[in-house]
Formats: sequence, C-alpha cells, structure tokens
Amino acid sequence: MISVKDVTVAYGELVAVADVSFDVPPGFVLAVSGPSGAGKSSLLWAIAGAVPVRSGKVVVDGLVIADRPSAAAHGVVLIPQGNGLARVLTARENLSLPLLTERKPAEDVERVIEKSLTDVGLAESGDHLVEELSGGEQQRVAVARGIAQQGKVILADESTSELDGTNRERVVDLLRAEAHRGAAVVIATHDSTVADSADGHAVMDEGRLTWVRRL
Ligand SMILES: Nc1ncnc2c1ncn2[C@@H]1O[C@H](COP(=O)(O)OP(=O)(O)OP(=O)(O)O)[C@@H](O)[C@H]1O
Repeated sequence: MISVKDVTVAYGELVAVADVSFDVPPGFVLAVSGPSGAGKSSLLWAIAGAVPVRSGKVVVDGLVIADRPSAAAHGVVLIPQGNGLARVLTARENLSLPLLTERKPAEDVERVIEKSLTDVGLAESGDHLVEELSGGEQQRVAVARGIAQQGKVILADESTSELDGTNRERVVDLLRAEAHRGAAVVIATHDSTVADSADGHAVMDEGRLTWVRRL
C-alpha cells in the first residue's frame, strides 16, 4: 500500500508537488497525467525516496520513505523516465544489477531475467549492449528490469512514450500483471489510452493533483 500524505516537493523556491494526498492499495494501477513540468516525475521520485519531501510523508507498507536505498530495499521499484540503463552493459547485465544484492540462487535470478526479457519481447536481445538497441527497445529493457525486481510498488515514469501500439499494450499488460501479483502501481503518462486502462486517473497541474477517476 502506498500512502502519500500531504506531500510537498520543492526545489528551492519552485514547488513541484503541492500538498498531494492519495492511497494506492496493492492490486491497483493509478495513472497520473498532466502537462510537461506539472510535477509527475517529482511525485514518483518522492514515492521512490529519490527526492526528499519538504513536508508531508510517503508511507509504503508501514515504512516512512526517507531515502532511495531504504525504499529500494523495501521493494519500491522505479522505472525512470529516460530508462536509467547503463549503456555499456548488456540488456541482461542491466537486469541483473538490482538483483545482485538479493540472496537468491543464481538459477532463480537467471530464470526471472529470461522471463522478464521474454515478456517485453526481447528474449533474443539479452546479450546486446544497451547502446546498440533502439530507443523503444531500451525502454522495454527498462521495463523488464523493473518487473524482474518483483517489487511491492512499481513506479513507471513515461515507460511507453517511445513504443508502438503493440509494445505499448504489452507494457500496459505487464504493469497490470504486476498489480495482479500484488504490487501497487503508479504510471506517469501523457498517453490517454494508458490512462484510460488504469483503475484510477489523476491529473497534475503546477504540482496540484485532481482526480479524473478516483481509485
Ligand atoms: N532537480 C531539479 N531541480 C530543480 N528543478 C527541478 C528539478 N527537477 C524538476 N524540476 C522542476 O520541477 C518541475 C516539475 O518537474 P517534473 O519533472 O516533476 O514534471 P513532469 O510533470 O514529470 O514533467 P515531464 O512530463 O516533462 O516529464 C518543473 O518545473 C521542473 O523544471
């Protein structure tokens, strides 16, 4: 369960997220849309612990989110805008990095990685360097890396922006499957078809959040 309580995020004088509150229970998908600069990424970063809140708090399953390492260890997965992949590593290596700290048998980790690459349609591309892949393929590797972590919270920041219709549907279906597995999912998107497919839809504008469809 994600609980965002009266959260404000500011960079100096600039208020990017203004007193925002909502809950996302496990099993649900919330879409957040809104114009460029509205504060969507800042909201996702705050939930991920990647940016400090100026006031309010984010609580995930009882943990008050304070910083990125503790949020990540608690199962808060961020699929960042612009993919955040290491360009000179292979797709498979990128998927393995966040899993290295988990004390799982190597064969289990390998199985999850192969399944995640297959799920995004890149089973044949695991050994390609990220910099050799197209923008859309890189975006799908980032999604595969996100779902491979089997988090309790998935934060997808514009994860379909470079995809064709088929792959966009594939990624939306995968994020939905993550919710069915029990994750609470938040998607920041400019795409109305992605927003329509979510359980709830909110719009941000100048840091303020209003509901289009409540969860
Ligand atoms: N690290 C930062 N330092 C200063 N200002 C920032 C920083 N990150 C974001 N901002 C500003 O905060 C505001 C919200 O940005 P944010 O990236 O959260 O919006 P967004 O809705 O995700 O936009 P987009 O759809 O273009 O990704 C913008 O005015 C942006 O310029």
